[in-house]
Amino acid sequence: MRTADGRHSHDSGHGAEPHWTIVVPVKTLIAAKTRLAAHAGPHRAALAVAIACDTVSAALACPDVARVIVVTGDPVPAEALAAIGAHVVADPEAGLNAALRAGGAEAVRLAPGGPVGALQADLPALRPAELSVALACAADFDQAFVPDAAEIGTTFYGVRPGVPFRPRFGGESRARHLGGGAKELTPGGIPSVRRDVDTPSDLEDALALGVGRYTAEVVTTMRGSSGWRTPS
Ligand SMILES: Nc1nc2c(ncn2[C@@H]2O[C@H](COP(=O)(O)OP(=O)(O)OP(=O)(O)O)[C@@H](O)[C@H]2O)c(=O)[nH]1
Ligand SMILES: C=C(OP(=O)(O)O)C(=O)O
Repeated sequence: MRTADGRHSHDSGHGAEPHWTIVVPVKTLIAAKTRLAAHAGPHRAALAVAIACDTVSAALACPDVARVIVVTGDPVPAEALAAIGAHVVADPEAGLNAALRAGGAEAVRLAPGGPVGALQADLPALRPAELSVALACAADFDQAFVPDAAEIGTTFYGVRPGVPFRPRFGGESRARHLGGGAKELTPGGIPSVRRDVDTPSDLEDALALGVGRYTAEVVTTMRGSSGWRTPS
């Protein structure tokens, strides 16, 4: 059970209170998921919101997560994500890492003694149990990250309580997180944590893993529209 601000109101079932605060950045829809524009056509914005909803919903269902803070400057995803239990804060509109740092500052205000993680909003196949595995691994290091499926970017970056939160997302962020001293986490069995969706072929891979209900619904609508193409 959760309280109105998205916190668990009882123990996680693992014998301890859930303790991670997860920060999820969500871009303004007009600029979101541009690499899916030709594929999604008029459904691009709905798809971006749906993918973020599945990501946040799975993170909130993870027993190790106490709360999810969404950072966005767009009222549409803000409303949809607040409705499923996220705590939404305003985007300072100074880029992705500035947005994440704003969320990280809110996390420290809400839970000063807890670990903080940044999770990309484009993980529609995310499984709560797989996120648990990544969080358990991350807890062993001051700073840690999970590379994306392509091993170029990053899907998760997290810090232990008291360690400065220094996300270095954007483009080839795997190398930047390594350069910043974060431990790379690649345990087996977490494909859903690594499966970010940027391109039509990423979306097919996520569908093969099994996406959440929000993305599934939009994809069904897309497939019913003319113009749907399965990527080669
Ligand atoms: N709040 C916030 N989130 C951002 C910003 N830039 C990127 N993001 C988020 O960061 C993640 C990675 O973003 P990108 O890959 O740059 O953008 P995208 O919308 O997923 O895809 P493309 O438009 O195809 O690049 C997604 O979760 C975005 O919503 C920003 O300036 N503010
Ligand atoms: C922002 C990133 O990735 P992408 O643009 O692939 O979503 C990243 O991996 O840091």
